[in-house]
Amino acid sequence: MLRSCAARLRPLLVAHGRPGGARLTSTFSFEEVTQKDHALPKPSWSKDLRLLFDQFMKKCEDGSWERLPSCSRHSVQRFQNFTKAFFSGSIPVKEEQISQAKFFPRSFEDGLGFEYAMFWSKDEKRIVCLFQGGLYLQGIPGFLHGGALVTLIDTTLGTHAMLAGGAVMTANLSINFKRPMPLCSVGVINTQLDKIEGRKLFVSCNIQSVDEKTVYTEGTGLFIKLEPGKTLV
Ligand SMILES: CCCCCCCC/C=C\CCCCCCCC(=O)SCCNC(=O)CCNC(=O)[C@H](O)C(C)(C)COP(=O)(O)OP(=O)(O)OC[C@H]1O[C@@H](n2cnc3c(N)ncnc32)[C@H](O)[C@@H]1OP(=O)(O)O
Repeated sequence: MLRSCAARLRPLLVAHGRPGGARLTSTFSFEEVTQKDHALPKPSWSKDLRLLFDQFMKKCEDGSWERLPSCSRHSVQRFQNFTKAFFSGSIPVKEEQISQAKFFPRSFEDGLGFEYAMFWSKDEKRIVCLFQGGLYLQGIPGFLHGGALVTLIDTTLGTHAMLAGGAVMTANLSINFKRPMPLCSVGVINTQLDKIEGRKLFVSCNIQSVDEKTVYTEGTGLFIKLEPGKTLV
């Protein structure tokens, strides 16, 4: 049976011995929620994306790399724990609505939005995200919308920051769009953690073409570790 997304993500967070990871699991107490893992090959994936995916799955065989599962929904339990830990007031969305809420990058029909799979290198402490932008992410005719690229960068850098520091939120993103990225093309995002200063995690990345000849976009992000008990609103 497919192991739940949270159950597969949990070892990652705790395995790195990061207090944040432990705090994240203790704060969020990942409940066993069996959901579809979207970071697996689908009919809508191009040959390039599948080839890259297979290459990285091979790298996972000796345990030096790990594929990160990716689901579309948070469980009600995680919603309750997250809001209880970090929000003092009530927030507009109600618990009964949470089961309909979707993680934005996973809210499109297969192949029409963000198709991506992330891999984490334990040794190099970095994420590689393989990405294919679907037809519903169009900006100028035939090319990806800049906001779609920012979403993917925020999610990829945020995942890296979360693996390094537990529950985080984005405080700042800075993006340079170097070349337009064609719709339905495949890009590879490489992240790095530049530094940690107290609760501040500084991460950066770029999005390159598969042949590494084109750098489409470069981005940096500042993520702040959330402090249980220090409410956000
Ligand atoms: C997330 C985990 C949940 C668990 C689920 C796990 C499974 C999930 C699966 C996959 C994860 C994928 C990951 C997705 C990632 C997406 C994340 C987003 O899109 S988040 C939405 C957009 N961001 C906001 O809405 C934040 C709004 N801002 C705030 O709430 C606050 O400003 C916050 C929390 C960021 C900081 O507030 P303060 O009060 O806690 O901290 P202060 O004291 O203000 O700042 C701390 C330090 O940071 C600096 N700082 C803060 N903001 C700065 C900025 N914009 N630029 C520069 N410095 C800044 C300050 O100057 C201070 O620095 P000095 O310690 O004094 O040196």
